[in-house]
Amino acid sequence: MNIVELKNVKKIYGNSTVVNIENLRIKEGEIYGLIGPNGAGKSTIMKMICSISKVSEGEIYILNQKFQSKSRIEILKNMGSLIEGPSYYENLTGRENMQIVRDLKNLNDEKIDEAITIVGLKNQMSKKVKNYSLGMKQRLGIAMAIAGLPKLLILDEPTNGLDPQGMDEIRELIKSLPLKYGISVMISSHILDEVEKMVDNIGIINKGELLYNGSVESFKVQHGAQLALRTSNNKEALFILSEYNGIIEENILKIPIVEDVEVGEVVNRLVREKIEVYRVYESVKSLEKLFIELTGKGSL
Ligand SMILES: Nc1ncnc2c1ncn2[C@@H]1O[C@H](COP(=O)(O)OP(=O)(O)OP(=O)(O)O)[C@@H](O)[C@H]1O
Repeated sequence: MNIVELKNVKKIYGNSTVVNIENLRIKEGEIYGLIGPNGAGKSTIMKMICSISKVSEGEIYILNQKFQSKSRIEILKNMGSLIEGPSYYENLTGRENMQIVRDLKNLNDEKIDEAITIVGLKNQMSKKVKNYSLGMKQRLGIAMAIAGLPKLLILDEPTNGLDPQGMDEIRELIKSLPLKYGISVMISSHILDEVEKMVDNIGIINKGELLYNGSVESFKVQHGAQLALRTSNNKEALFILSEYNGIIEENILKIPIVEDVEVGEVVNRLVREKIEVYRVYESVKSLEKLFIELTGKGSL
C-alpha cells in the first residue's frame, strides 16, 4: 500500500510555481529521502503532505485516503512531523514537554514513555531542554512526533547542524522505525551521503520538480556507473577508446559503462595495441557527484 501519494500536485505563489509534482509515491514500511538543494521545494512538499500548507492544484492521498477537509483530522492522527525544528519549551524539562504532547494528542503516560524509550532519552527527562545537546533536542522532537506511533513520520532535514556522532544516532534511530515500530518515514536532506545510508528510495527534486524517483542503486546504475580501467598507458588507452568520451581520474581511465560483451572487446582492443590492462571494474559515482550533474549545481 502507498502511505503517501501525490498526484499532479502544484504549489503556486503569485506567478511562480514552486512545486510541480506529477506523481510521487511512498510505500508503506519504507524510508524515503527527498533530496534537493536549498529552495528546491522540499519543505513546501512536506508542509503540503502534513496539511500545514494548502495544495494549489492536485491531490494528496495518505494511506489511500484523499486529503480533504472532512478527512483531515482522521488522517493527521496517523502522522507525525518535524518541520522547521521541534517546538519545545526550552525552560521546561524533557518530561514536561512530553506531558504537553500527551495532553495535546490525548495519549496516556505509557505511550509517552514508549516514545521516550525509542529515541533513547529515558534518563534525560528531568533535565531542562535548554541544557540538552542539539542531538538530544532533535531526538526529543522526534519523540514528540512519534508519540502514539503514527503510521507516517515526516522529518525535514533532521540531521542539520549535528556533529557526526549526533547524525549517526539520528540515522540509527530513523532506520529502526519501520521494522520495529511500523512507522514509515519521509525525510528531506541536502546532504546526500547522509541520506544514502538510511533510505530505501529517493526522490531528487530541483526547482519544485521531481527529476528522479526510485532506489539509490538503480539511480546510480542509470546515471553513474562507469567502467574503470587501470592500464600501463591510460592516455594512449583514452585515445584508442576515444569514441567513449572517457576521462582519466586519479590514474584510472573511466568510460561510460558498456555491455558485458563490449567490456571484453574494449580490453581486447587495448591488448592488441600493446597496452597492458591491470584491472577492470565497475565504478559508481557518489550521489553527490550525480546530483551535481543532474541539477547542474552543487547541493550545498
Ligand atoms: N510563503 C512563500 N511565499 C513565496 N514563496 C515561497 C514561500 N515559501 C516558500 N517559497 C519559495 O518556494 C521555494 C521552495 O521553498 P522550500 O522552503 O520548500 O525549499 P526547500 O527545498 O525546503 O529549501 P530549504 O532547504 O532552503 O528549506 C523557494 O523558492 C521559496 O523561496
